[in-house]
Amino acid sequence: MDKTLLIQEKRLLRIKECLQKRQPDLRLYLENVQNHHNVSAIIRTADAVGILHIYYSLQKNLPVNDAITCGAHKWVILEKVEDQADFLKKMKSQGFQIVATALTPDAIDFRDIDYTRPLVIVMGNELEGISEELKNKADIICKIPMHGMVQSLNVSVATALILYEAQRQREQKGFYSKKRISSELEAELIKKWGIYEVLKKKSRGRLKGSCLCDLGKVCFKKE
Ligand SMILES: C[S@@+](CC[C@H](N)C(=O)[O-])C[C@H]1O[C@@H](n2cnc3c(N)ncnc32)[C@H](O)[C@@H]1O
Repeated sequence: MDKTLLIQEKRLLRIKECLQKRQPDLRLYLENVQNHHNVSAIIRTADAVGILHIYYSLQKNLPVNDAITCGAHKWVILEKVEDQADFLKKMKSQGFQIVATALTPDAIDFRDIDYTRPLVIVMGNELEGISEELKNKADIICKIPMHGMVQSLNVSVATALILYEAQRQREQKGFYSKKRISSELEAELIKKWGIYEVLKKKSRGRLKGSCLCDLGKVCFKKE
């Protein structure tokens, strides 16, 4: 049975505005980041900075805590990496540079990177950090300078510092002022994200009012 999906105009505009600012060529890869607080805080920061693609290598489902993401996980594309070597090769062939974050002696200061290039930023496991495989295959290794007694930062804090430096540089170059995702992806995400909204509002009985937009047709299975 075909049904027309109706969405509040205000929410549809909000989704469109958000998509206008998404940065499809700045991506995040969580290499075995495990802790649900960390994963969730990272996703929330990534959404704030305009990241669209987040990859992860955990073999179980990504541990997402809704109370920490505040729903941000619904507005990004989360993708499991099954084969890391393959993934790195694919990203490189698409023109991305791989930036590993690690406190190795040869690592450069994270503020010296040009974040306006297509990049995949890799964050490592809470205990073991980035794997040797990734360090060897990375185009750049960067570190956040540490001057205290403790060796490293919490992974979600490190992610936030790096992503906000990327955001600063991209803003300076006007990357947030014009749409950077393809029209096809934009249309696909408007529909997908719009459906979340419709379902959420319907389940709370709040989908009424005069400013409703047509999101298109959806096909429901017969009971
Ligand atoms: C708690 S740290 C892991 C520490 C681990 N003992 C190591 O040797 O890397 C978890 C992740 O946060 C990021 N990180 C934390 N502090 C960092 C720093 N100062 N510079 C760059 N990355 C950092 C890296 O991605 C790291 O893999």
